Amino acid sequence: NDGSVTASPEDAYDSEYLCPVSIDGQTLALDFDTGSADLWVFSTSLPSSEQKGHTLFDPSKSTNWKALSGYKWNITYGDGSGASGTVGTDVVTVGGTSVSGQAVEIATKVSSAFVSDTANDGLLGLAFSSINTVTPKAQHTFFDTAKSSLSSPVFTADLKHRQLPGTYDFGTIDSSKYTGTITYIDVDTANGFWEFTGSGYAVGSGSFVSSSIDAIADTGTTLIYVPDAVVTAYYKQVSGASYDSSQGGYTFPCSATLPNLTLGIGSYHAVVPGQYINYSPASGSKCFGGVQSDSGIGFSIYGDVFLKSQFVIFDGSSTPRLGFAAK
Ligand SMILES: CCCC[C@H](NC(=O)[C@H](Cc1ccccc1)NC(=O)N1CCOCC1)C(=O)N[C@@H](CC1CCCCC1)C(O)(O)C(F)(F)C(=O)NC
Repeated sequence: NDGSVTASPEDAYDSEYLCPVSIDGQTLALDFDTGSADLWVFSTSLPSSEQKGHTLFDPSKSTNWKALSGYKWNITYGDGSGASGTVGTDVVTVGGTSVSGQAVEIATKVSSAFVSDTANDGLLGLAFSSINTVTPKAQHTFFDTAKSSLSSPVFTADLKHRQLPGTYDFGTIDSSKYTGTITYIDVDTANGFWEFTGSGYAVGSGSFVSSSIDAIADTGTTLIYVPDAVVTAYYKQVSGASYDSSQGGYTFPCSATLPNLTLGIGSYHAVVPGQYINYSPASGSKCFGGVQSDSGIGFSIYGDVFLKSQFVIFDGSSTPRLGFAAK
């Protein structure tokens, strides 16, 4: 029951990656998110003003739909967006991986950011089921439901830079997708995230600075959010870079040459190419950085700007771990 699905960038800046998911034959474009554990979809139960532009799941058209009466969900994300609604189960298919009895959370309310993000029809959470928000009983993620039917209890992310489709694979590690060896690191699941301790950083050709960085591998976050020491060291090497409070982060002249950022994973040095760190135009001739401060978050987030430079294995075996390889 292994599967593979394309992950297509939603816009020119790879702000998020969307994947086709079929729920009893109804196909929606969902954001696969290793930072949360709810599978929720835009639905016909939303007010019509909030439905516009989205593909909607209609449970009344599904023969395998089973409502879970009295079950509810309500989620708020780090960027302040959120959604809530009711719950049922159905057959969910991702590439070749099909599961029955998967909890599907129907949105009856979504925040304005979701309404305006018309390419996004919902999220497929791939964090640990311990942080699923359904009450009175938390539900399993798609990966947890599928795990026992996969050749091995893993999924991999091979996201691409700028306008190229990548893939998520379930059940197999495709050795044609990476070079060299895979470095594995243990994961702490206490907070429900794919959380690990990074071993340090280097900017450009500078020397490697050993430091423990508590970070999560998060496909649902666009940028890299790291401690101020890293951010300061990085932008010190970018002429004209400065923190712009009106933009809410570091910006620099779009013509600037950006150094690579190396992030340590155990003994492995993961290199993020400098050009990946020019996220998007900000205002005038300034561009917005793909590396920003993690202050206020509580941990660092190695989001898409980092993940798309690597081949990443999310190993859900009894001792969960993360694997990284160059590609
Ligand atoms: C700084 C703290 C993290 C912020 C992070 N959001 C993001 O990274 C959003 C994602 C997005 C892209 C396109 C359109 C709309 C939203 N991007 C974002 O804030 N920016 C602003 C900075 O420039 C880059 C784009 C987040 O909340 N990620 C969620 C999942 C997203 C929620 C909003 C919709 C898209 C998915 C998460 O699940 O990964 C989480 F772990 F952060 C979380 O909140 N878990 C509970």
